Amino acid sequence: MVAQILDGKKIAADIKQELRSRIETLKQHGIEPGLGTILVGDDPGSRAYVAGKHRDCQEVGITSLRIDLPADAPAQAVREAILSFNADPACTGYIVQLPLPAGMPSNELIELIDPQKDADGLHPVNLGRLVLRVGEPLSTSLPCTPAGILELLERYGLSLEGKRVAVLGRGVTVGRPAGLLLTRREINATVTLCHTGTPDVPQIVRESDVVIASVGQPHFVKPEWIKPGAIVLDVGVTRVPNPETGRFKTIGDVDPGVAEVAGWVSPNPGGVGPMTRVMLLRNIVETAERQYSAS
Ligand SMILES: Nc1nc2c(c(=O)[nH]1)N[C@@H](CN(C=O)c1ccc(C(=O)N[C@@H](CCC(=O)O)C(=O)O)cc1)CN2
Repeated sequence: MVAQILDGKKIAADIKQELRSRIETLKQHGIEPGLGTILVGDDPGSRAYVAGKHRDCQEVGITSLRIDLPADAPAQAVREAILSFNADPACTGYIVQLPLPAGMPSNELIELIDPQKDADGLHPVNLGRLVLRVGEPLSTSLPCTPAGILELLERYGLSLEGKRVAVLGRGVTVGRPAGLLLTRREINATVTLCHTGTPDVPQIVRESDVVIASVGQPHFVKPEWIKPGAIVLDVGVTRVPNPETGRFKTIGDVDPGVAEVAGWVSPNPGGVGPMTRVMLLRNIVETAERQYSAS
């Protein structure tokens, strides 16, 4: 079997096209959606992701605002950046790029974000609603990567109803919120959230219809772990220098041999990454639409 491709790049382009008309409608009503980003430090991956977010905004007609701080900035400078976006009406939603440099009080800083402007859905109020409103509609931003995975599967007509899902990795942007989102009543998956303390991950993967790999270890998921026909989403990224080009190349969490066994795979790059980016745009449009309907 050779797996079919979940083409995140193509689906993200379709969604961008749909968002353009919603953005146009907002502008006709005098609402300018605006994304803010706060980047602390020089991590090349984070810099590239933030640059991509601003390019995406430009492509679809969203204003973007950016605060970049040096790696040695004190936590107080980050607090002030957050408070300035909370107060700025031009910023309808924003993100603090993660991870923050070691030693930063990340959780305390995320809690300072105005929950209504939390474009990542990571503020405790928004994560709390995801926990509490398991069977009710949600009108808050959803974390971009898990939301992107769901959207990608939906657009390929793949339902998670009754499916066993192994989520590998308990990070705050992917693994933990993926468990919350996929077990919502409207999705109805059964999720096993695996982490460094989980015994026999290969066996859990063998029993799973869907695998979401977000561990950040190159080619961690092996072909012999995969149930034939399973859906495999490769989220993790390791950046390694490419001596031939002098640039970085990215290696995903999923061994290329998995495509010989799985039914569907998301490439990396070109799968979940572009979906993460486009879900941020959707969150910004939706926060602006909510602000418009409340006005
Ligand atoms: N505040 C947040 N920080 C981080 C998040 C997040 O959702 N919110 N997620 C990740 C990084 N991330 C977005 O910020 C992200 C990761 C990957 C991509 C992407 O498009 N990747 C490309 C490949 C790019 C490359 O080659 O380097 C792809 O998969 O095709 C976009 C965004 C951690 N931090």
